[in-house]
Amino acid sequence: MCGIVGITGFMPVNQSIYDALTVLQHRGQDAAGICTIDALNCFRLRKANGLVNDVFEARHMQRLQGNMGIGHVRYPTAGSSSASEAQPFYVNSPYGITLAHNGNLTNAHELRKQLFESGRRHVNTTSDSEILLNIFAQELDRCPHHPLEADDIFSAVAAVHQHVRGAYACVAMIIGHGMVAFRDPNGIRPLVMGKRELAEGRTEYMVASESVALDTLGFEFLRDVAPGEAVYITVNGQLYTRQCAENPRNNPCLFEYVYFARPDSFLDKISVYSARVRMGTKLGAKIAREWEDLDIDVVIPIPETSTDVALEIARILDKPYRQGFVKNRYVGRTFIMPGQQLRRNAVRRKLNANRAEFRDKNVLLVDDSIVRGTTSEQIIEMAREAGAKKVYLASAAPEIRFPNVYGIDMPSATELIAHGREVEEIRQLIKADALIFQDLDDLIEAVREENPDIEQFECSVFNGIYVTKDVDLQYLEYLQSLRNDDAKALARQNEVESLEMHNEG
Ligand SMILES: O=P(O)(O)OC[C@H]1O[C@H](OP(=O)(O)OP(=O)(O)O)[C@H](O)[C@@H]1O
Ligand SMILES: NC(=O)CC[C@H](N)C(=O)O
Ligand SMILES: [Mg+2]
Repeated sequence: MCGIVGITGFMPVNQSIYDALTVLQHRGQDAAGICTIDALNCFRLRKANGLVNDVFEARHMQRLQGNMGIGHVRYPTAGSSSASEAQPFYVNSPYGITLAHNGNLTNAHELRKQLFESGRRHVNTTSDSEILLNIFAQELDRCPHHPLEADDIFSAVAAVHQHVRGAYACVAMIIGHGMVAFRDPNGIRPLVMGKRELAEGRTEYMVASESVALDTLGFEFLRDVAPGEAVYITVNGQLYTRQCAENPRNNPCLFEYVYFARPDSFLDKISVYSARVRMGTKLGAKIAREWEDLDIDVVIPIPETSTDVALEIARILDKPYRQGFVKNRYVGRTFIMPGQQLRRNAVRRKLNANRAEFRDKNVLLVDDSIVRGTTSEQIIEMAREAGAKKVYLASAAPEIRFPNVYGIDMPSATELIAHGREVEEIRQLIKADALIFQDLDDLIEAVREENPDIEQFECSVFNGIYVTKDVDLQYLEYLQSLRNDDAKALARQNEVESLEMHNEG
């Protein structure tokens, strides 16, 4: 999913960006990077594979000097997982630009060809984000005068919107100018902005994937960056904003609310936590209505994301809520790990059963979603081993049947347990005594309640409708061949031989 952050300030930003990345870590665990602009107008960059904590040592932090910077945590959804594809990316012309991107482009292949043939630009990695950066650079390069005005920068973003398809929430820096952030015309991936007032009327600005990063750093939440909008903050701290898309539409990704975002974030005016509680209200009502014969003794969440949903289901059903599983705090999110073997092994390292909560009981386990079924299959087995009589499972999201092409690594329909299967078949596969999924309309209503202006969510994984309208069967087949688990494993084996052109430091 990736997390991005950018800060323009009047004090060194290295520590603030590091801190912001640590609270966005749940969005990407594979790589991290920070780029700042120092007093000599040079970029200072550190990026590598690993968690934020591992990537930045004291010596790197000392080198990341300057009052303006951007950062990224990566969950690869395009290209390879090589360190050379960690972000931010850099191009030296015009002026010198760095960019960090959350999302996924659906026409990266055509753009790469066009960049090479018409723009005479070579992109040395397989990353779609580096392509996006080069498109932006190419458009800025068309401006005939120096220095660039805010109008020129907004025209370049408008042109990016014309050429690029897919999902992109981005933050970039241009040497000698300032910081630019923009969001795709469908607003698929989130982006928020905030400010911090200093003495003498000076204002520092921050953009981030989630509002929780603003809270942590003491920035006041200003608003969401609108779909298609660009924000430009000059090196002197002057803020400009403009709508750069011709037909912007607000189609945020529904799965952000189900799983990706932190509950304490507000995205597109919706509290993620409250949305999850409402998911519990709807799902609890469905269980009470349609499964009245289920003899449930206790409701147990599958930590961590489903806890808010499960607590509300327990309240609606008037059953005890118990922490039947203990989560190892040192194991991260399993779904965003690369490779099925890694994900499988991680579930048992991450969760262990509290036997007292299972012995001789009929338990209703609650998860936020069932994607590949890796978690549910093993958790149900663990519940039985711990002595449960009957094990029921409820999912706050409906069946996930279609690939995602916008920044969630579900490229291959055949890897999804619900693809081409009815609920009964899925139940048998994961060996549950009953399996209940949320209805899509209920999920949409639960999330939309706080912002009825959202007409349509990006919910292709549930209904196969892709809001960018450029995704057909041929594209999905191409994506599957490129990014299925086996193809990625093979690519990882060959990665050691790839030339890494980044600042390893
Ligand atoms: O069906 P699967 O392919 O297993 O994917 C779904 C599971 O993965 C996620 O948990 P994860 O461990 O990533 O994170 P969490 O601790 O935030 O719940 C999600 O919350 C589900 O539990
Ligand atoms: N999940 C994301 O936002 C990933 C960004 C970009 N597509 C990459 O793979 O690096
Ligand atoms: Mg989970």
